[in-house]
Amino acid sequence: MKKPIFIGICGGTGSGKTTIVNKIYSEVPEKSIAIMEHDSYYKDQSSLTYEERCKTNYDHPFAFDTDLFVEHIKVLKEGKSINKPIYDYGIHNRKTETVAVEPREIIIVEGLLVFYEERIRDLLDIKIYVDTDADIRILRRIIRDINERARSLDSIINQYMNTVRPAHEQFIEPSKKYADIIVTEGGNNLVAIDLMVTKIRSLLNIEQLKEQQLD
Ligand SMILES: Nc1ncnc2c1ncn2[C@@H]1O[C@H](COP(=O)(O)OP(=O)(O)O)[C@@H](O)[C@H]1O
Ligand SMILES: Nc1ccn([C@@H]2O[C@H](COP(=O)(O)O)[C@@H](O)[C@H]2O)c(=O)n1
Repeated sequence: MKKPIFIGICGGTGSGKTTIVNKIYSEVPEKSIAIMEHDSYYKDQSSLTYEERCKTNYDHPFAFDTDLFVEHIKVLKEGKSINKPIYDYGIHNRKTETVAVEPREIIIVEGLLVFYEERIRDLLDIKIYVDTDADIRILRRIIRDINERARSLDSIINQYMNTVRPAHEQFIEPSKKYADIIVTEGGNNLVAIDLMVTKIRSLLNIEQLKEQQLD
């Protein structure tokens, strides 16, 4: 297999990154694509109590084990598999299990800080920033975090004001300048998703043609 092509998808919380990645994933052959979420690499916090883990700033670069994330991306680039941690937002910690990720022709690298972190950014071939207004993002986050991450409205508002919003302004928004493409609105931007899927399919065909020529 040729060296994979790495596509970075970055944007603030609730911008629609995960939704876009899921839609792309469902439109291309399963065996051609792998997903690497930076969120899966939140630091292991097993030495802290649940109460202590609730106080972590999950939007700061320090919260992530970026060393391991970069190491795993490089392993995939070399055509080898990795064991990706599984993150549980409900307990603010990694699970003990991991999931095997095989090397694929296309690897999507998704997360809040994947453009802020130079070490990650430098590994990306295509960089897409999902740009959604802050009012829409917080509304989406409230609904998602209540329904899917077992959070209360009070805790979402406190976290947003104390850590999420400041980190967005300090780290995420300024990293937009590194994007090759800016996609508005997130998961319902069907034109943008269609363009991304078309590009990925064309990259896959090109890679297959190259391999046939080598055979
Ligand atoms: N264009 C959209 N319109 C309405 N809701 C959306 C849209 N894109 C995403 N969502 C919803 O908003 C929430 C946050 O989206 P998600 O993809 O998880 O964002 P992110 O991964 O950037 O935090 C999810 O519940 C998702 O279903
Ligand atoms: N234990 C945790 C870990 C992370 N978060 C929040 O998740 C956000 C990142 O995920 P998105 O899908 O929204 O990009 C980030 O803003 C963290 O605040 C959390 O609440 N708890």
